[in-house]
Amino acid sequence: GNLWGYGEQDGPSVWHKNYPVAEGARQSPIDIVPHQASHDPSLGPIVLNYDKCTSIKIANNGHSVVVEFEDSDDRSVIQGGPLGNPYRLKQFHFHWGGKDCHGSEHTVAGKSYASELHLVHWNAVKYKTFEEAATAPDGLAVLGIFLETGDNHRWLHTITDVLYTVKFKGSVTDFKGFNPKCLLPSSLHYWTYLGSLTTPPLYESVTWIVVKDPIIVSEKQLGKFRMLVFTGEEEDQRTRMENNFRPPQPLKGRKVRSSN
Ligand SMILES: COc1ccc2c(ccc[n+]2C(=O)c2ccc(S(N)(=O)=O)cc2)c1
Ligand SMILES: [Zn+2]
Repeated sequence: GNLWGYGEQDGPSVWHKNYPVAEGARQSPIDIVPHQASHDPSLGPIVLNYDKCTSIKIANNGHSVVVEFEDSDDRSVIQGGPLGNPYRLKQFHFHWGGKDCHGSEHTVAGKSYASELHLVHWNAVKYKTFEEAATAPDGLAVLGIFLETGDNHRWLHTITDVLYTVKFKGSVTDFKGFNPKCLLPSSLHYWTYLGSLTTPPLYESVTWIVVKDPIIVSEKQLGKFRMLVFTGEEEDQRTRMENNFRPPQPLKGRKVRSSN
């Protein structure tokens, strides 16, 4: 059985039982209130060097759909903004709802988006492995991108077209040559704050960089994420993968900074 999930019995409201840090001082996601964020002119632009990125595979891990990257060198990194050094791209994944009105993890003045894309990077300058970085306060940097429904996204089909191959928990498919730069909005203005993984083990190791502008995807494209299931092929229970998001957590005095 799984340790945690998004259901009544194993969802975010009971995660603290097995993961007490769930009630910690720097948990994510949060509700971002733009007018309470402090504009910090010293915050430079986010710089993404993804041109040499090497995607390897796409997988259903029973919580989301994840695209993993080769991270044995600095071929694809994020730097600048609040980051003191380059962080290596490790994977990206999504969170989404059952209906358009909600599905994102971060909210903006109480507004939820239909989905949220997380590009996960780790500090390979200071730490030897992702697992080690994931437990360090400056170990990870996650770039969050909101998805809003509207017109078709011209590149998202590259992902939605293969989702049927990873319908069940534990399924993996080769997924080479995908550059996630095509999933970013034109403007990378952002909010940034110190937080955590939004799923167990909920480590407080993430510098969050949440991009202000959403990308637009069609309801049809988003609907394809909902054909995934949380359960394995061998299980008789088929639970549709949706609403795999944690609600906003207390700010506990943290400051949110805005790039501009
Ligand atoms: C034992 O150490 C770990 C470390 C990290 C683990 C993990 C299990 C699941 C996901 N992760 C993750 O890497 C992970 C979890 C959540 C996120 S999130 N949604 O971007 O905050 C990103 C990455 C276990
Ligand atoms: Zn995530």
